[in-house]
Amino acid sequence: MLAKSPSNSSGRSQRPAPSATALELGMTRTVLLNDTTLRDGEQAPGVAFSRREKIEIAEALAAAGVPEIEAGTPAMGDEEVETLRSIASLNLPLRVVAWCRMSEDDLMAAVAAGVTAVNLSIPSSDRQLKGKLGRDRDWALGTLRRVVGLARQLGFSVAVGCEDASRADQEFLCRIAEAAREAGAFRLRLADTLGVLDPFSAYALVRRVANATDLEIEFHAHDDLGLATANTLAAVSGGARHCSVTVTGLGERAGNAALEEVAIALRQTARAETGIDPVALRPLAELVARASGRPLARSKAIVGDDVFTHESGIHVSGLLKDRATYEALSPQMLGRDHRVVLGKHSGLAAIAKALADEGLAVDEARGRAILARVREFATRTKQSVSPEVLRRFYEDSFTEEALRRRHAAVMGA
Ligand SMILES: CC(=O)SCCNC(=O)CCNC(=O)[C@H](O)C(C)(C)COP(=O)(O)OP(=O)(O)OC[C@H]1O[C@@H](n2cnc3c(N)ncnc32)[C@H](O)[C@@H]1OP(=O)(O)O
Ligand SMILES: O=C(O)CCC(=O)C(=O)O
Repeated sequence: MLAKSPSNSSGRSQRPAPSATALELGMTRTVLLNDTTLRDGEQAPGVAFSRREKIEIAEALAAAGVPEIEAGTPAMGDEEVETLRSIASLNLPLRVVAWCRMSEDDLMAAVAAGVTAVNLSIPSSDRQLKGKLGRDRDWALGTLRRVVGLARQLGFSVAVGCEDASRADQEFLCRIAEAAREAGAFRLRLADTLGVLDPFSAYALVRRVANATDLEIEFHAHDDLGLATANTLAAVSGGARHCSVTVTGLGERAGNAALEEVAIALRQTARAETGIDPVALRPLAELVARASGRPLARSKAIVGDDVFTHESGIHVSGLLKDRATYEALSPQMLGRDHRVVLGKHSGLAAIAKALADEGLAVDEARGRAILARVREFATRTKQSVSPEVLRRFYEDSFTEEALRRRHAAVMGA
């Protein structure tokens, strides 16, 4: 393992390797989100934002309190460079980063894009170095020193991205960190490019590298195993101070860690603050859903239509007595409200409450008769029961009862 350097490029003095992270000590700290919806998000198959859409998303991210965005890939050509330039010229209260391969050509395209910060990406696993570039570790370190050095001379703030870090030799990652720090980078990104980590291995990877360098660590997750958010939280516990995220998790293949999930989960469970305005999250998700042509799933955590909607009778009965029985996340904090719907899983308490909301009262027998109709309707139509339909069931219940009584009288006569 490499010894820690006496100071980093910003002149911070050496700190001893921590035996426990701040989170493990129960301290609240700030974690900075780097939103890459406009770069990795747009790499989702079939997604292509127009310049106007990119600008709108950048503005909405700034308004939500996101401190940094990775806004595009200058190497893609003139249109992308112009779009980056437009975003940079808005002077939004966030850092605009351009994503580049670790190459002089990509760097020059970033100069044309008018940004002040770049993420320079280098494959860090032997598999990728050899398999896609036909190169080795010495080439990677030499190229990194040269290109990061040039970027610093050009006045860029430089983050170094370790592509495929999750499959890389961790000793080599520490050497990359050291080379990046010496060349003047301010941050090292550990990318789980193929989404192969789980929270335990994500924690161990970040912890290992964070303990070997004074560079700030960013974690970039992919959701191939459905673990992107969990891995990001684990990475924060392991010492990552920056999280790479996208709105709704939009991104290459199965996507990335969702900004809204990471921001709220950090706040709810990991005692870290991101400065993101929770109320802005749903409008942001709706904006990205429209621009990407990918409608929001109703059950999408934090921002989906149904995440504060309750149907099950046992839950509704509990909620009516004490909200905290079935509500841990405050809908109000997110500018939302909770909702009860009637369906196949409703119970009597929900029926009585829904009728009371309509100014109607029933005894238990009538309530149960209405509940039977609610269940039959929900099963047949696969829809919740609206107040109008409920009122009809209520009115029918009198007619049905009268018919039943007459039938019973006739049969008894
Ligand atoms: C894990 C990630 O998300 S990485 C980011 C992925 N993002 C993108 O691919 C952005 C969209 N891409 C593009 O528009 C195009 O691929 C471009 C403009 C970047 C490159 O286009 P082309 O020049 O036509 O190259 P092409 O796409 O065929 O191949 C990619 C090239 O990048 C090279 N490359 C890949 N990673 C790196 C790296 N970190 N450093 C240097 N070169 C790299 C590949 O080896 C390949 O070059 P080769 O053909 O000489 O082997
Ligand atoms: O900046 C990097 O190297 C990360 C690139 C990326 O999107 C990934 O590896 O998944």
